[in-house]
Amino acid sequence: MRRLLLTPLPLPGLVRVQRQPAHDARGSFERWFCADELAAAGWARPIAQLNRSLTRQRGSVRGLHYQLPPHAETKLVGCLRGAVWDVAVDLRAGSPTFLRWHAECLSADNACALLIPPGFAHGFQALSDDAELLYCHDTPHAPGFEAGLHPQDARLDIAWPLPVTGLSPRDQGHAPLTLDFQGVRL
Ligand SMILES: Cc1cn([C@H]2C[C@H](O)[C@@H](COP(=O)(O)OP(=O)(O)O[C@H]3O[C@H](C)C(=O)[C@H](O)[C@H]3O)O2)c(=O)[nH]c1=O
Repeated sequence: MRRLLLTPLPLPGLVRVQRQPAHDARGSFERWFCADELAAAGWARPIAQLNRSLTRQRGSVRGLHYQLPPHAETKLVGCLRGAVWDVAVDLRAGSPTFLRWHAECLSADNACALLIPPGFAHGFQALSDDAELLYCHDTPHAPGFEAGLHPQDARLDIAWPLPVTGLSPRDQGHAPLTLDFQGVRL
């Protein structure tokens, strides 16, 4: 029985994954990840890494991050506690939606996750205090291949719902996108 409802989003390859919890008198049970079901959304490799982040303050932004080839990754991001406004930016060279962004609200209550393909930058803003995310990655962390964009980059013009706060020094320090930025060649 399929327990994940997949909805393609306006940026090709970006997919909303709606978990279908089973409820009973004890509470609920939901499938977080399923290789067979997510293969239809382009997940093709075993999970390489699971990460959890906790963001204490509502309004804090983490990102926008991505890994460069050959360590470009697919990630599945879902919310364990609270709520976030989750953003993916298409950085794929030659993509018809190059530099366009799409956001989804992910919360513990809405059981919604975002499947983000290689070549996308990812970031989020906490919409609640103590927002916890669980990430499934198909590629290990490759520190030497990490790249990032400033969440308030003028070329992206992301409409963050709250005033942006809590940026890490690394995220504050991302250089603005130049006009000759060609994107990520996968
Ligand atoms: C991503 C990552 C980080 N780390 C270490 C590196 C640092 O010592 C520490 C915190 O890393 P960072 O400040 O990059 O964490 P975030 O700013 O939350 O970044 C993450 O959040 C944005 C929104 C993402 O989409 C990425 O998954 C990830 O980059 O964890 C690891 O050990 N493994 C990892 O896979």
